[in-house]
Amino acid sequence: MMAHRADSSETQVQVKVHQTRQSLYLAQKQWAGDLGGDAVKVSVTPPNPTPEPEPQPFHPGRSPLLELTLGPSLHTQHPDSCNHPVPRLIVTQDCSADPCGPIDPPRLLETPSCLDIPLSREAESPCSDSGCGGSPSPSLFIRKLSSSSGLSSASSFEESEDDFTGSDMEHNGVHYLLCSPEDQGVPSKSWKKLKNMVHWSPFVVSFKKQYPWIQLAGHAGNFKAGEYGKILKKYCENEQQCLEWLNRDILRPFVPHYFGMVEKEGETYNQMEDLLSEFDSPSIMDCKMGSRTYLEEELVKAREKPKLRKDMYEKMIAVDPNAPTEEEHRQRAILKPRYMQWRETLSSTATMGFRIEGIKRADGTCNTNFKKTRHKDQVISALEDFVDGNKNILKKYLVRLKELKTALEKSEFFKSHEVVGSSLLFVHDATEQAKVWMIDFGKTVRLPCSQILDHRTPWIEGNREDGYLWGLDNLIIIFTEMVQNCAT
Ligand SMILES: Nc1ncnc2c1ncn2[C@@H]1O[C@H](COP(=O)(O)OP(=O)(O)OP(=O)(O)O)[C@@H](O)[C@H]1O
Ligand SMILES: O=P(O)(O)O[C@@H]1[C@H](O)[C@H](O)[C@@H](OP(=O)(O)O)[C@H](OP(=O)(O)O)[C@H]1O
Repeated sequence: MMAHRADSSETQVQVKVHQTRQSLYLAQKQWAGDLGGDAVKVSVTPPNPTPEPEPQPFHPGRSPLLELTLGPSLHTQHPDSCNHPVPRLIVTQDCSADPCGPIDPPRLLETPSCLDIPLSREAESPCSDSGCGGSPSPSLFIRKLSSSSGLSSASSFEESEDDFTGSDMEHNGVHYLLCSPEDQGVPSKSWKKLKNMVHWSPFVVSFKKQYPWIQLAGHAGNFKAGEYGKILKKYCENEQQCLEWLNRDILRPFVPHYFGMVEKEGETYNQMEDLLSEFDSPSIMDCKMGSRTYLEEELVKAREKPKLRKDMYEKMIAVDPNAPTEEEHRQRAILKPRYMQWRETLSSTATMGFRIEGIKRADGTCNTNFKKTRHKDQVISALEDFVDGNKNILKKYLVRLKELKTALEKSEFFKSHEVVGSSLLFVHDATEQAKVWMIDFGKTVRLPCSQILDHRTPWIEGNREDGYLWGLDNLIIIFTEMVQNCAT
């Protein structure tokens, strides 16, 4: 199944977690930072040789390469650009009708000039680069929990600069199986910390129900355990405002309950409901919603102060060494919007308005290797694997998605916000309980008073449309088809 395939250029990490009392205790010890033991069992198996299906070939006749110029300032020298001119923003987009991909025509930027439309700026600043949900602080690089950077599952509370500087690349293509010491016949006294690979959740022993918490995607180091049934996410004012409003909106049943700000160890957090707490050994999927994953204001910033990202260049060539332009190869760096747009067109974001970021199954296997999961059949294959062919679960997800759509279409919050980079979190378990919630509002931005979005209109810069409902429509179509075609 797709969810088990390892792309030759990306990492798949398979983690099997045995939730024993001992491991819970040790996890807590690790969280406390005092675990220095040396008994760990890691079985390394060869990478699965089956490659993920390639996206449909680019059709030169019908699908021109869209070349988008960010604006004149991009061609000037900039201190961050290592004295090289900053490249134009180039979007490689297959605009042809895709036989098994888009359900509607691709909805990307349509004209090269659209990036020159002037923008109105918002007072609120979202939590991206400069904020809590974005780029790492200068002193400690915190990377994403993405397949290209080596770690695919588990909460990650202890990241170091090593994570970012490439030491994790040694894990590429290798499956790691981490079992409890008991299972491996080694003393259960201590587990060695597998730095950069597996990070345990900070279980609190006094919890009535002990369960592992999984961070499937997103920025490593953003979460901590809260009180029972609650998690702490690094404070972001923008996200706080969204959660407060959403908790009063018709969307309340579809978002984590918000419990205000919390100070812990000198750091401020937003405390929210842990959506996993009511499930037993849940299967989890994170789907990033929308046809665009960067804010319009990020484009403005990229024009005003272009910043070349070496880390994004590295992530790009790890997936496709031929993706960068000659200029980008020379610079060994790219602009963030360029990287984000490349990610969108490589995955189903551009063609379907959502993409799978990660899947963790009840058996503990975890896959975040979906960067090239673009076509409808690839998505369906991943979803089938996620629900393990269970029709009841599919039906419950479908009902929930339809309810969400109805609520979104009525929501005052939704109308008045550009919702970018937000995910749907799918969670089910063996009892066939299955739910979906909206999470991650770090890049959800309030519109100027008079402006509203329909979330379906194709984006052109300036209209701020995010394609969220278009993506949800497509998800509903896919789940409907899957229910119809599911035998059991
Ligand atoms: N309320 C929640 N309950 C349970 N799990 C959650 C919750 N919020 C987030 N998660 C887990 O953490 C992961 C990352 O969440 P989120 O997208 O909010 O983080 P982020 O660091 O802001 O992500 P990004 O880098 O995409 O902005 C999710 O994929 C999910 O596994
Ligand atoms: O999934 P990948 O390929 O690892 O790429 C990351 C992903 O697109 C995130 O959504 C983005 O964070 P934001 O959504 O917060 O912008 C992050 O930017 P960052 O490195 O600037 O945080 C990217 O690196």
